[in-house]
Amino acid sequence: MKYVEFDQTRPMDLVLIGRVAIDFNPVDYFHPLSECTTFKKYVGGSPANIAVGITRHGKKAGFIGKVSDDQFGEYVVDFFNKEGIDTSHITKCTNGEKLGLTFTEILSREESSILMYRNCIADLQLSVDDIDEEYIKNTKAILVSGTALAQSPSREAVLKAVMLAKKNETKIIFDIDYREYNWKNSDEISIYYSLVAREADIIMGSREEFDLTEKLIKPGRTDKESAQAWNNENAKIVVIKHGKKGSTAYTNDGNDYSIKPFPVEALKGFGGGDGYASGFLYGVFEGWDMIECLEFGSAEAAMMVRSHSCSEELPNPQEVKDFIRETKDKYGEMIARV
Ligand SMILES: Nc1ncnc2c1ncn2[C@@H]1O[C@H](COP(=O)(O)OP(=O)(O)OP(=O)(O)O)[C@@H](O)[C@H]1O
Ligand SMILES: O=C(O)C[C@@H](O)[C@H](O)C(=O)CO
Repeated sequence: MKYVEFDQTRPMDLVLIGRVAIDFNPVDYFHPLSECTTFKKYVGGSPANIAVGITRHGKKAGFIGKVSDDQFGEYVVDFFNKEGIDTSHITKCTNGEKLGLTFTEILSREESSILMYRNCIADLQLSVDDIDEEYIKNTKAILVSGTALAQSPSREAVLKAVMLAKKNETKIIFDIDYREYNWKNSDEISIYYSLVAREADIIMGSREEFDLTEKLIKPGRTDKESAQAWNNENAKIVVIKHGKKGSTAYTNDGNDYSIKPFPVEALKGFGGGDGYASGFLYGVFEGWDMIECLEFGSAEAAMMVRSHSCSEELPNPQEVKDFIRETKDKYGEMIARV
């Protein structure tokens, strides 16, 4: 069953727009950040991680973004190139802006946090001149990370991409991806999130992220009410995530499908969302039934919360299938399905 009809003649599957940054994850984890002395460097930033994930699933991805004109900028572009992600639309900042640095804190298996260095930030320098209509015309879908809407000029760049996607019948995936430290006030969040959500074919976010989106429209909606409202706009699929409690996909035929997290011994609390998006969207591109897409997303999310990185350990489809098989053999066939 196909929920989204992609134009199969287009060479690119997914173009992601937003931040690529660098994660420094503690090697001596289970200590407060102030006590950690050793960190491992990875490419990070939610849309960058999803670009890696989707490429490892054999899909052709490209990235529209801004990086710093320095060794770290080169590092992320080299990493993308090695992964097979098209970097032709990643440009360097010209005024000394720097890539975001993310120091993560893994206090325990249950408690993690993220400390971002994002002053004079490269990714939000993306401008309307970086958005090329031909590039958007040649991809089946774009994925907009909500963080890219936080400030100008990136905000206008994203809105231009969304307008051109509409014009060229390129599908729009909106990953709300709320990162508090980028925003000045909650009205702006609701204004810009809802603008993109209205146009999107697929919306993915947590309950909190939908609440932020709907603040100026109708606060206090239930999941079902939110899904119905966005399904009545353009969304074919609305995914609402509840962290460790699981997630539900609402399709525009009025059905809903729920999945529980796969049981794993988590190492950290972040990174699951990007694994989830990679696995879930792979299933959607393949035209799978919704419950299969959710199962793949949930499995990949579980694999990522037990991993040290949010990018380097993203699995390929066979590894996800093996993980699902092994987990079902251990816990029973219906382990994750509600
Ligand atoms: N402890 C866990 N064990 C197994 N799966 C988990 C666990 N925590 C989260 N997940 C999975 O990861 C998915 C995404 O988690 P969450 O809702 O926290 O997303 P997010 O905030 O987008 O994540 P991220 O930090 O990557 O941005 C969940 O829906 C669930 O399937
Ligand atoms: O960029 C972030 O918001 C956090 C990163 O540490 C991480 O790569 C991530 O994006 C998890 O979703």
